[in-house]
Amino acid sequence: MTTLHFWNSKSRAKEPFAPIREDDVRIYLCGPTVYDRAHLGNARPVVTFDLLFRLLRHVYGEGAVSYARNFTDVDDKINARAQERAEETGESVQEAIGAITEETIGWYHDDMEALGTLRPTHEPRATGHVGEMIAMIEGLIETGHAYEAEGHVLFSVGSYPEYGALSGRSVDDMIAGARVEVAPYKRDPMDFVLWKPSDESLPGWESPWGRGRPGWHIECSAMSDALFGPSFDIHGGGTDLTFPHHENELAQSMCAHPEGEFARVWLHNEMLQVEGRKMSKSLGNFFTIRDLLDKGVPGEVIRFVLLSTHYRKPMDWTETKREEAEGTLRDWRRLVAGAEPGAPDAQVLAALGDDLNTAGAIARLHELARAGEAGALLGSAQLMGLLTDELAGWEGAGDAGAKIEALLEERHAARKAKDFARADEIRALLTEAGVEVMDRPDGADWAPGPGFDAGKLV
Ligand SMILES: Nc1ncnc2c1ncn2[C@@H]1O[C@H](COP(=O)(O)OP(=O)(O)OP(=O)(O)O)[C@@H](O)[C@H]1O
Ligand SMILES: [Zn+2]
Repeated sequence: MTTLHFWNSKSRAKEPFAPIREDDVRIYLCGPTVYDRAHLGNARPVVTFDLLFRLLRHVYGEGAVSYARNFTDVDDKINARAQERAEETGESVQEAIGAITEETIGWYHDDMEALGTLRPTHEPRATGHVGEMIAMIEGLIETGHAYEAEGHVLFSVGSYPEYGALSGRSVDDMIAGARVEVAPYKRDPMDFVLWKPSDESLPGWESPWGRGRPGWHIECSAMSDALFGPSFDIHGGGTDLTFPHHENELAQSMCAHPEGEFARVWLHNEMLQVEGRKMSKSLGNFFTIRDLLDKGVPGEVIRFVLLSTHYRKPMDWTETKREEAEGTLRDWRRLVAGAEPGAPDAQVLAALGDDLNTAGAIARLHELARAGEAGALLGSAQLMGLLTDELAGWEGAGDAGAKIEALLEERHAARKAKDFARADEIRALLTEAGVEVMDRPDGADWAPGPGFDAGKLV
């Protein structure tokens, strides 16, 4: 069996991986807050976890791995967006929330599928688990880890001495480094909200503390508990979530279930950057996955670029990386055409098992390609979600474009030379292949029409 090692951000060491149960390996990734298109940075944890999911399925068996990735569909950012939309459309805020979250979840699925990621086993929505959140909060109050104040319920950070261990910060650092919200109802500025009151215009659920809604952190604690119980194998997200989100999840879950371990391994991906800063919605320095796809960058190329850098290193997106990835994938797809996927190569597996060393795995794929080992290349690349049938089809498009351009030039030259028979022949060939030709005085433009079939151009 392939041995696996992962860098555990909790112990700050690379550790051998041994699941709690080999027949039920459980991994949880914090998913998106659904009010906007996902940007390229948001794709990084998804692609990283998709690779982890595929690797674990390969090692432990397809049915032995459960992957949960939530949708945060109750959040103040969603409410703010819905209030704007409701003013424009005349819908109620509730209706606007429903429309925004449904639409965004649909976009998210489409975009992540375009990157060749598998659907997780579970995609819990926060609004589907509010009962469990309320129950967990009630338990925390009973055991003295939380308190009610002015319709809010707060987690008492002082009640959990290990607080800060995950992110490796002292409480003083945390107060200095984070935007800790000071509020009159907090006993300690570090205490964070588990539950907050909702007025009639906002989404709310009846609770022992009045009508209200959950804070963000309790959502993941309650959802992972509902699906996986108090101990599971791997918890992931970007490094930007380590503090406070994951620190808070850990504190709540450990206090609610002192008998459990919550997540044994914490896996954090580094940031996709733009000019040295995290790409983020709040900073406004982002482009969406959809922007890239619409510009004609194939999903497989985006996936390849993301996998080319190890997940624990910062990276940026560059045009050079895109070009190189496209060239490589084009060459590889040509090489593997008609080949049957072989067993994944041992060195590729060893690299992936070494804390998801994707850069090393890709270097080995290049060696296999140079050696002409089509079956091993195909089987190994497919383990990484590359060269799959689902992501195929784009690589002919560039070739077809060049071919069409060449035919149109030949037709232009034939017309100038008054060889109308050849010009008509070319025109007929293009029509047969579903290419729409728009003549211009100095040549012609073209576009793929309905029934376009590049295969008919030969
Ligand atoms: N630039 C980035 N690089 C890698 N991962 C990122 C990046 N930005 C966000 N993520 C990850 O994407 C997931 C969803 O994050 P989130 O919805 O908070 O996005 P965001 O752009 O950071 O939003 P905001 O700026 O509004 O907080 C999280 O796992 C987060 O760690
Ligand atoms: Zn979370």
